[in-house]
Amino acid sequence: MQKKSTITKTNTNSKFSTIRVFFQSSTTHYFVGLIILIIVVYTSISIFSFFFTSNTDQSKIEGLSLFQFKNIEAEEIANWAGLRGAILSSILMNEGFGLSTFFLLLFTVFVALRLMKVYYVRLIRNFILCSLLTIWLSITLTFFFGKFFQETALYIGGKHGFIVSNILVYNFGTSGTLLIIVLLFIISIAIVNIEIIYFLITPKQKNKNKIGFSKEKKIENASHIPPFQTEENFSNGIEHFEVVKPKEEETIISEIKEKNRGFSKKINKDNLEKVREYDPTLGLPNYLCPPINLLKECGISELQIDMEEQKTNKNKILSTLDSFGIKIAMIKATVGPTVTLYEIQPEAGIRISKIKNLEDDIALRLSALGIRIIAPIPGKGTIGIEVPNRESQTVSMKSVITSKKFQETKLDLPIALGKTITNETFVFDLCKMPHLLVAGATGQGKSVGLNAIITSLLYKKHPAQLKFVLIDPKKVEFNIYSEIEKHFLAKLPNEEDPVITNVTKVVQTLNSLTKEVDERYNLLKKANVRNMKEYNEKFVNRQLNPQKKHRYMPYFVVIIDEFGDLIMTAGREIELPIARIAQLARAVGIHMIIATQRPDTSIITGIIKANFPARIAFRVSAMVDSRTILDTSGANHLVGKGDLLFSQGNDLTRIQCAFVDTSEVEKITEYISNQQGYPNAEILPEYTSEDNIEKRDTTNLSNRDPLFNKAARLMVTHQQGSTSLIQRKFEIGYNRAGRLMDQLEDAGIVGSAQGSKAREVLISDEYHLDKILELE
Ligand SMILES: Nc1ncnc2c1ncn2[C@@H]1O[C@H](COP(=O)(O)OP(=O)(O)OP(=O)(O)O)[C@@H](O)[C@H]1O
Repeated sequence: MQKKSTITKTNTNSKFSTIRVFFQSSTTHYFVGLIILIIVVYTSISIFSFFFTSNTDQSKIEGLSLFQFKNIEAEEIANWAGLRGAILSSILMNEGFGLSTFFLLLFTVFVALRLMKVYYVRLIRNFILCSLLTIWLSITLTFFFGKFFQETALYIGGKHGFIVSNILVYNFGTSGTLLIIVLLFIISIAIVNIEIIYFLITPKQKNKNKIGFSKEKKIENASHIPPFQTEENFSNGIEHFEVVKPKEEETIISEIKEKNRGFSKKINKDNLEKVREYDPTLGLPNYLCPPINLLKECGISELQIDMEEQKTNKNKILSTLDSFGIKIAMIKATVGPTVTLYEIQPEAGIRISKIKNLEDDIALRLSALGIRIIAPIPGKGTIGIEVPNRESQTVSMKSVITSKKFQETKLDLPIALGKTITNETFVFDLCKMPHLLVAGATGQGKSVGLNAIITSLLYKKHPAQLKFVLIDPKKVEFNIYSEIEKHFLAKLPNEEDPVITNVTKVVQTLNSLTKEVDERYNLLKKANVRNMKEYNEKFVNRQLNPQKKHRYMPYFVVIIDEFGDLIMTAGREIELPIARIAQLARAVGIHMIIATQRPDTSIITGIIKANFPARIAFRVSAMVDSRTILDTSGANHLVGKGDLLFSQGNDLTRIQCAFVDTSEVEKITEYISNQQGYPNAEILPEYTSEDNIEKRDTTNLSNRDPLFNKAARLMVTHQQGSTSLIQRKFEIGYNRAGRLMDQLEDAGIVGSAQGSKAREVLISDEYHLDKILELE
């Protein structure tokens, strides 16, 4: 019963939302505007013809209303717009406002143009203006010219003009009526331009103000902030203000339901050829990726725009800039889920840095946190001012997962992080990053962000193609994923818990991953390929023999939450393997995501920064933290709740992170864990700390070659890990140079031997080398 009522309720809701969407749609607006415009043209024709035909028609249509029908022969009516046109024009002209009806028609044209989005007109202001002018002209025409039309069927100012003019003349006499007419005229003009009224009242004072203002403008240091009261209506002469509502993105829920959920290739006659290929998903042939209905719809699905808010913000921005002597040629707003981007084009000769310095002043005027100025917007030639919306809208994980962009992506490790300022789904390839640093103050959306990343991958990958290594010193964040151990997680041999929480285990796991990196490189070398993708292709085409230890390589995504805590407790034991994996693992399909809520330089060190070019910054409290994460300010201006900056190289994109809550993640992991899994989690190569102890002995500081520091510097400056280079430079034998090279490898300065090729140098510059040498 309850179910039935819920269904009825949902149906009613969906009906209402369909009706609402219909009325809000711009196509509906366009057609309504077009219909209004056609009616106006028809009415104008009828009124125009009324001047010539009213004498003939008047007697025949006398007393008829617009919808009353009487048998009148069409030929008897002279009006060019027919019988209805004759009645309509008679009502508007004689019964209404006479010739001044054209002002009302003008207003109707404004409404039509605005609906059709052909021209933006301020409706309230123009309504008042047109109404006043209609009344004024109707009285004026009757007052001055009424007597000339007494013998005709035409009331030049309509019945309104006739009555009001007579009342005014009766009460105030001819001179009094004349003065009232002049007053009404001034009021109407004042509405068009308020400055005229200032001019009429205090012309001298106005001029003085003008001089004062231009003097002020000459002062370079424009610390003066002009009065605040008119800025909400400030237009700076810019009449056209475009507010772009980003297009709703296409979603393809129904198609997802139908196809693409299973991974195994269906065999039919056409792809018999492909049967020869090895299908890595055959280990779990019936695995289905989680259905879309496990995710919730949250917030309003269609982006809502508060036009009043947009206009007020625009006027405040213009007024602030104007008060600093910055004139704007164009302003346009693009509304996103959390922030609106106001794009401005300053007039020629204005220095960009001047606008950039006004960030705080604009924030003060708009009384808003999170204002960011992008000067200039790359590739656009405009300046962007991002202003947070009064009400931000949550971006649901469902909306990004169902987006066409994500569903049809061909990326290797696609991640739908959220929506950009133009409401587009932001999808990136973790493979290309190839590692990611996530930082932000506590409570700003980091954990939700990591869950969104994992969810995206779970919706795209088969367990055979992807394994996560989850490291969570806080012990609570990733616990939820333990259930999918036998599908998607990798762990150390003989380990109980698939999510690593203990610092010693973290060190072991990271070292084991470096072993995995080495093993994978050896396999690549044996297969004569350069990267994992080529290797897997060869393997799938059965060009590599599993008996020679070749195997299909899944991607590894290593996610470390609270990386800061680990660095504080284990220091370089953690930093070095991370740096090593980060430098070498790209080609072998191992990608790292490290997250920290402590964005300071002792945690995000030079080594980490050098190896993690892609970064996500959630809100931080200080500019210095933003600089630590992104090398630029900006993250200190975010609004929190998943508002983030994504940086890759020089590109900085503001994104509202998709929201996925714990209950949704639980449903997804439950759905996956209820399916058949592998007998075990993926096992990482064994790593014993004895290996480590042995190594430590060889790297014992006292045993180090006296040339160690010099050799390290040589490797870093040349960025070439070559033994012969050491031999040549220091004029030493091959054995000593080889020993030096081993010591450099143990210290994490160069990578492992790669046959006859030079080793990779893991430290990017001397600054970082000095730091490492100091620590030792
Ligand atoms: N993308 C988002 N959309 C809407 N609200 C969000 C989003 N991300 C986070 N929030 C809100 O912010 C709260 C805190 O988020 P989250 O737990 O991810 O923060 P955190 O940075 O991981 O904090 P901590 O470092 O303490 O774990 C969430 O409970 C949620 O209410």
